[in-house]
Amino acid sequence: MGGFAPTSELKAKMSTINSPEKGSAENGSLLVVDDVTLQYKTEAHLITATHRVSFRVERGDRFVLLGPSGCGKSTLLKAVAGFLKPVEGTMRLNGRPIDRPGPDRIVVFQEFDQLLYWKTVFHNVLFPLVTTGTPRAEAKARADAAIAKVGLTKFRDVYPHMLSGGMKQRVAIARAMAMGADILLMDEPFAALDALTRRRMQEELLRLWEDIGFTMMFVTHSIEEAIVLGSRIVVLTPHPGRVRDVLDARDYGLGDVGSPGFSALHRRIHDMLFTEGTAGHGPASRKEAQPC
Ligand SMILES: Nc1ncnc2c1ncn2[C@@H]1O[C@H](COP(=O)(O)OP(=O)(O)OP(=O)(O)O)[C@@H](O)[C@H]1O
Repeated sequence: MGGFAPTSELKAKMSTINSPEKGSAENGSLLVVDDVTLQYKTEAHLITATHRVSFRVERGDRFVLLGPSGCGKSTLLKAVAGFLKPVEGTMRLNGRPIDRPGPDRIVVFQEFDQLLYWKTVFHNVLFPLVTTGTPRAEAKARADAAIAKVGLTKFRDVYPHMLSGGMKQRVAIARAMAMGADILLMDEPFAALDALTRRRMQEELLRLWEDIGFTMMFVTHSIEEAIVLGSRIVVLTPHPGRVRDVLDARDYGLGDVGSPGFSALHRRIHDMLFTEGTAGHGPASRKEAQPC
Protein backbone atom coordinates (compact mmCIF):
# COMPACT_ATOMS: atom_id res chain seq x y z
CA MET A 1 0.00 0.00 0.00
CA GLY A 2 2.20 2.75 -1.35
CA GLY A 3 4.52 4.46 1.08
CA PHE A 4 2.70 3.52 4.28
CA ALA A 5 5.11 1.33 6.17
CA PRO A 6 4.26 -0.71 9.27
CA THR A 7 5.28 0.94 12.50
CA SER A 8 8.29 -1.27 13.28
CA GLU A 9 9.73 -0.77 9.80
CA LEU A 10 8.99 2.91 10.03
CA LYS A 11 10.75 3.24 13.37
CA ALA A 12 13.78 1.42 12.02
CA LYS A 13 13.88 3.83 9.11
CA MET A 14 13.42 6.83 11.36
CA SER A 15 16.22 5.75 13.65
CA THR A 16 18.58 5.94 10.71
CA ILE A 17 17.49 9.42 9.67
CA ASN A 18 20.55 11.52 9.23
CA SER A 19 19.85 14.10 6.69
CA PRO A 20 22.34 16.65 5.56
CA GLU A 21 20.40 18.77 3.13
CA LYS A 22 22.57 17.92 0.13
CA GLY A 23 24.82 15.19 -1.05
CA SER A 24 24.81 11.43 -0.83
CA ALA A 25 21.78 11.16 1.51
CA GLU A 26 19.61 12.10 -1.48
CA ASN A 27 19.58 8.43 -2.43
CA GLY A 28 17.35 7.48 0.47
CA SER A 29 15.18 10.59 0.75
CA LEU A 30 11.53 10.41 -0.21
CA LEU A 31 11.22 14.06 -1.24
CA VAL A 32 14.10 16.28 -2.29
CA VAL A 33 13.48 20.00 -2.78
CA ASP A 34 16.57 21.63 -4.16
CA ASP A 35 17.09 25.40 -4.60
CA VAL A 36 13.46 25.94 -5.51
CA THR A 37 12.27 29.41 -6.47
CA LEU A 38 8.53 29.84 -6.91
CA GLN A 39 6.86 32.85 -8.46
CA TYR A 40 3.41 34.14 -9.30
CA LYS A 41 3.02 36.29 -12.38
CA THR A 42 0.07 38.65 -12.35
CA GLU A 43 -0.64 41.31 -14.99
CA ALA A 44 0.96 43.99 -12.86
CA HIS A 45 3.47 42.12 -10.70
CA LEU A 46 5.96 39.31 -10.45
CA ILE A 47 5.78 37.92 -6.92
CA THR A 48 8.62 35.74 -5.72
CA ALA A 49 7.04 33.51 -3.07
CA THR A 50 10.14 31.42 -2.27
CA HIS A 51 13.80 31.88 -3.12
CA ARG A 52 16.15 28.91 -3.49
CA VAL A 53 14.52 26.77 -0.84
CA SER A 54 16.10 23.39 -0.14
CA PHE A 55 15.06 20.58 2.19
CA ARG A 56 14.52 16.87 2.12
CA VAL A 57 11.80 14.73 3.62
CA GLU A 58 12.54 11.18 4.74
CA ARG A 59 10.03 8.33 4.85
CA GLY A 60 8.09 8.49 8.09
CA ASP A 61 8.84 12.18 8.67
CA ARG A 62 6.24 14.49 10.10
CA PHE A 63 7.78 17.39 8.24
CA VAL A 64 6.54 20.85 9.13
CA LEU A 65 6.76 24.04 7.09
CA LEU A 66 6.68 26.83 9.67
CA GLY A 67 6.84 30.55 9.21
CA PRO A 68 4.90 33.80 9.31
CA SER A 69 2.15 34.72 6.89
CA GLY A 70 3.43 35.20 3.37
CA CYS A 71 6.63 33.15 3.68
CA GLY A 72 5.45 30.77 0.97
CA LYS A 73 4.35 27.73 3.01
CA SER A 74 1.18 27.08 1.01
CA THR A 75 2.99 27.86 -2.23
CA LEU A 76 5.61 25.21 -1.43
CA LEU A 77 2.89 22.70 -0.62
CA LYS A 78 1.13 23.50 -3.91
CA ALA A 79 4.39 23.03 -5.78
CA VAL A 80 5.05 19.64 -4.14
CA ALA A 81 1.46 18.69 -5.00
CA GLY A 82 2.35 19.52 -8.61
CA PHE A 83 0.07 22.54 -9.10
CA LEU A 84 2.89 25.05 -9.55
CA LYS A 85 6.21 24.69 -11.37
CA PRO A 86 9.45 26.16 -9.97
CA VAL A 87 11.14 28.86 -12.04
CA GLU A 88 14.44 27.44 -10.80
CA GLY A 89 15.49 24.40 -8.84
CA THR A 90 14.14 20.87 -8.76
CA MET A 91 11.72 18.76 -6.76
CA ARG A 92 11.89 14.97 -6.80
CA LEU A 93 9.71 12.37 -5.14
CA ASN A 94 11.15 8.87 -5.01
CA GLY A 95 13.80 10.13 -7.42
CA ARG A 96 11.23 11.19 -10.03
CA PRO A 97 10.84 14.87 -10.94
CA ILE A 98 7.56 16.41 -9.82
CA ASP A 99 5.98 18.04 -12.85
CA ARG A 100 2.24 17.49 -12.31
CA PRO A 101 -0.23 16.32 -9.64
CA GLY A 102 -0.20 12.59 -8.96
CA PRO A 103 -1.79 9.97 -6.69
CA ASP A 104 1.54 9.58 -4.87
CA ARG A 105 0.88 13.00 -3.23
CA ILE A 106 -2.50 13.56 -1.62
CA VAL A 107 -3.56 16.98 -0.33
CA VAL A 108 -5.68 16.96 2.82
CA PHE A 109 -7.62 20.21 3.04
CA GLN A 110 -8.74 22.26 6.02
CA GLU A 111 -11.20 20.42 8.25
CA PHE A 112 -11.31 17.53 5.80
CA ASP A 113 -13.96 19.31 3.75
CA GLN A 114 -13.12 17.22 0.75
CA LEU A 115 -15.32 14.40 2.03
CA LEU A 116 -18.44 14.06 -0.09
CA TYR A 117 -21.37 14.47 2.31
CA TRP A 118 -23.75 12.40 0.19
CA LYS A 119 -21.44 9.38 0.16
CA THR A 120 -20.74 6.89 2.96
CA VAL A 121 -17.28 6.40 4.43
CA PHE A 122 -16.76 3.42 2.15
CA HIS A 123 -17.84 5.32 -0.97
CA ASN A 124 -15.73 8.33 -0.02
CA VAL A 125 -12.67 6.11 0.07
CA LEU A 126 -13.72 4.20 -3.03
CA PHE A 127 -14.54 7.23 -5.17
CA PRO A 128 -11.04 8.47 -6.10
CA LEU A 129 -9.90 4.92 -6.81
CA VAL A 130 -12.71 4.29 -9.26
CA THR A 131 -12.40 7.70 -10.94
CA THR A 132 -8.69 7.11 -11.53
CA GLY A 133 -9.37 3.82 -13.26
CA THR A 134 -8.74 1.16 -10.60
CA PRO A 135 -10.76 -1.96 -11.47
CA ARG A 136 -13.88 -2.08 -9.27
CA ALA A 137 -13.12 -5.29 -7.37
CA GLU A 138 -9.58 -4.16 -6.56
CA ALA A 139 -10.83 -0.69 -5.61
CA LYS A 140 -13.34 -2.16 -3.16
CA ALA A 141 -10.73 -4.38 -1.55
CA ARG A 142 -8.29 -1.48 -1.22
CA ALA A 143 -10.98 0.79 0.24
CA ASP A 144 -12.00 -1.79 2.84
CA ALA A 145 -8.37 -2.50 3.77
CA ALA A 146 -7.64 1.21 4.25
CA ILE A 147 -10.82 1.74 6.30
CA ALA A 148 -9.82 -1.19 8.51
CA LYS A 149 -6.33 0.19 8.90
CA VAL A 150 -7.62 3.52 10.27
CA GLY A 151 -10.03 1.64 12.57
CA LEU A 152 -13.28 2.70 10.95
CA THR A 153 -14.73 -0.61 9.77
CA LYS A 154 -17.73 -0.20 12.08
CA PHE A 155 -18.43 3.16 10.46
CA ARG A 156 -17.97 1.96 6.90
CA ASP A 157 -21.58 2.66 5.91
CA VAL A 158 -22.24 5.93 7.69
CA TYR A 159 -22.20 9.44 6.22
CA PRO A 160 -19.63 12.15 7.07
CA HIS A 161 -22.10 14.27 9.09
CA MET A 162 -22.37 11.38 11.56
CA LEU A 163 -18.62 11.38 12.23
CA SER A 164 -16.50 13.35 14.68
CA GLY A 165 -13.74 15.60 13.34
CA GLY A 166 -11.15 12.99 14.26
CA MET A 167 -13.04 10.32 12.37
CA LYS A 168 -13.32 12.54 9.29
CA GLN A 169 -9.57 12.98 9.50
CA ARG A 170 -9.23 9.19 9.54
CA VAL A 171 -11.41 8.92 6.43
CA ALA A 172 -9.29 11.51 4.64
CA ILE A 173 -6.16 9.56 5.56
CA ALA A 174 -7.76 6.25 4.56
CA ARG A 175 -8.44 7.75 1.14
CA ALA A 176 -4.81 8.68 0.73
CA MET A 177 -3.72 5.22 1.87
CA ALA A 178 -6.08 3.47 -0.51
CA MET A 179 -4.65 5.56 -3.34
CA GLY A 180 -1.15 4.38 -2.37
CA ALA A 181 0.05 7.90 -1.60
CA ASP A 182 3.67 8.29 -0.54
CA ILE A 183 3.13 11.56 1.25
CA LEU A 184 0.21 13.40 2.79
CA LEU A 185 0.20 17.16 2.25
CA MET A 186 -1.71 19.09 4.91
CA ASP A 187 -2.24 22.84 4.71
CA GLU A 188 -3.18 24.12 8.17
CA PRO A 189 -5.90 21.49 8.57
CA PHE A 190 -6.66 22.59 12.15
CA ALA A 191 -6.45 26.36 11.70
CA ALA A 192 -10.16 27.05 11.98
CA LEU A 193 -10.77 24.85 15.03
CA ASP A 194 -11.22 25.97 18.63
CA ALA A 195 -8.29 25.21 20.94
CA LEU A 196 -9.80 22.10 22.54
CA THR A 197 -10.86 20.50 19.27
CA ARG A 198 -7.54 21.39 17.72
CA ARG A 199 -5.70 19.58 20.52
CA ARG A 200 -7.93 16.50 20.09
CA MET A 201 -7.24 16.45 16.37
CA GLN A 202 -3.50 16.74 16.97
CA GLU A 203 -3.70 13.78 19.40
CA GLU A 204 -5.70 11.78 16.89
CA LEU A 205 -3.25 12.50 14.08
CA LEU A 206 -0.26 11.50 16.20
CA ARG A 207 -2.00 8.32 17.37
CA LEU A 208 -2.79 7.37 13.80
CA TRP A 209 0.79 8.07 12.74
CA GLU A 210 2.01 5.81 15.60
CA ASP A 211 -0.45 3.07 14.60
CA ILE A 212 0.08 3.07 10.85
CA GLY A 213 3.14 5.09 10.01
CA PHE A 214 2.97 7.48 7.08
CA THR A 215 4.87 10.49 5.79
CA MET A 216 3.31 13.91 6.02
CA MET A 217 4.22 17.44 5.17
CA PHE A 218 2.30 19.87 7.30
CA VAL A 219 1.91 23.65 7.06
CA THR A 220 1.37 25.73 10.18
CA HIS A 221 2.20 29.14 11.56
CA SER A 222 1.88 27.94 15.15
CA ILE A 223 5.27 27.25 16.77
CA GLU A 224 3.63 25.02 19.38
CA GLU A 225 1.78 22.97 16.79
CA ALA A 226 4.96 22.59 14.78
CA ILE A 227 6.88 21.19 17.77
CA VAL A 228 4.02 18.97 18.93
CA LEU A 229 3.30 17.47 15.53
CA GLY A 230 6.61 17.69 13.75
CA SER A 231 9.53 15.32 13.71
CA ARG A 232 11.44 17.94 11.74
CA ILE A 233 10.64 21.58 11.19
CA VAL A 234 11.81 23.83 8.39
CA VAL A 235 11.68 27.42 9.59
CA LEU A 236 11.03 29.87 6.76
CA THR A 237 11.55 33.62 6.70
CA PRO A 238 9.33 35.77 4.46
CA HIS A 239 9.45 38.00 1.39
CA PRO A 240 10.52 35.89 -0.34
CA GLY A 241 10.43 32.65 1.67
CA ARG A 242 13.88 31.29 2.50
CA VAL A 243 15.06 28.46 4.72
CA ARG A 244 16.17 29.86 8.04
CA ASP A 245 16.93 26.46 9.55
CA VAL A 246 15.82 22.84 9.74
CA LEU A 247 15.26 21.65 13.29
CA ASP A 248 14.82 18.25 14.87
CA ALA A 249 11.69 18.04 17.05
CA ARG A 250 11.43 14.25 17.34
CA ASP A 251 11.89 14.32 21.09
CA TYR A 252 8.84 16.49 21.78
CA GLY A 253 5.17 15.56 21.72
CA LEU A 254 1.93 16.62 23.33
CA GLY A 255 3.08 15.47 26.77
CA ASP A 256 6.09 17.78 26.63
CA VAL A 257 4.33 21.12 26.19
CA GLY A 258 5.78 23.45 28.80
CA SER A 259 8.77 21.23 29.63
CA PRO A 260 12.17 22.97 29.75
CA GLY A 261 13.33 21.37 26.46
CA PHE A 262 10.08 22.16 24.70
CA SER A 263 10.09 25.75 25.94
CA ALA A 264 13.73 26.21 24.90
CA LEU A 265 13.01 24.99 21.37
CA HIS A 266 9.90 27.19 21.24
CA ARG A 267 11.94 30.21 22.30
CA ARG A 268 14.68 29.40 19.82
CA ILE A 269 12.22 29.25 16.93
CA HIS A 270 10.46 32.39 18.14
CA ASP A 271 13.78 34.24 18.18
CA MET A 272 14.60 32.99 14.69
CA LEU A 273 11.30 34.28 13.38
CA PHE A 274 10.91 37.51 15.25
CA THR A 275 14.14 38.85 16.66
CA GLU A 276 17.08 37.58 14.63
CA GLY A 277 17.94 38.93 11.22
CA THR A 278 16.59 37.14 8.18
CA ALA A 279 20.01 35.97 7.09
CA GLY A 280 20.73 32.31 7.22
CA HIS A 281 19.65 30.97 3.89
CA GLY A 282 23.16 29.97 2.94
CA PRO A 283 24.51 26.45 2.99
CA ALA A 284 25.12 26.43 6.76
CA SER A 285 21.42 26.87 7.42
CA ARG A 286 20.62 23.69 5.55
CA LYS A 287 22.32 21.60 8.19
CA GLU A 288 20.17 19.63 10.59
CA ALA A 289 20.11 21.36 13.94
CA GLN A 290 19.41 19.78 17.29
CA PRO A 291 16.90 21.30 19.67
CA CYS A 292 18.34 23.01 22.71
N1 LIG B 1 -2.38 33.08 -6.44
C1 LIG B 1 -1.48 34.00 -6.11
N2 LIG B 1 -1.21 35.02 -6.95
C2 LIG B 1 -0.28 35.95 -6.63
N3 LIG B 1 0.42 35.95 -5.48
C3 LIG B 1 0.19 34.96 -4.60
C4 LIG B 1 -0.77 33.94 -4.87
N4 LIG B 1 -0.79 33.07 -3.81
C5 LIG B 1 0.13 33.56 -2.94
N5 LIG B 1 0.72 34.68 -3.41
C6 LIG B 1 1.79 35.45 -2.76
O1 LIG B 1 2.90 34.58 -2.56
C7 LIG B 1 3.49 34.83 -1.28
C8 LIG B 1 3.47 33.55 -0.47
O2 LIG B 1 2.11 33.21 -0.20
P1 LIG B 1 1.67 31.87 0.56
O3 LIG B 1 0.18 31.82 0.59
O4 LIG B 1 2.39 30.73 0.01
O5 LIG B 1 2.23 32.16 2.02
P2 LIG B 1 1.93 31.42 3.39
O6 LIG B 1 3.22 31.34 4.11
O7 LIG B 1 1.22 30.14 3.14
O8 LIG B 1 0.97 32.45 4.12
P3 LIG B 1 -0.26 32.20 5.12
O9 LIG B 1 0.34 31.67 6.40
O10 LIG B 1 -0.83 33.58 5.30
O11 LIG B 1 -1.22 31.26 4.48
C9 LIG B 1 2.70 35.96 -0.65
O12 LIG B 1 3.40 37.15 -0.90
C10 LIG B 1 1.39 35.94 -1.38
O13 LIG B 1 0.81 37.22 -1.45
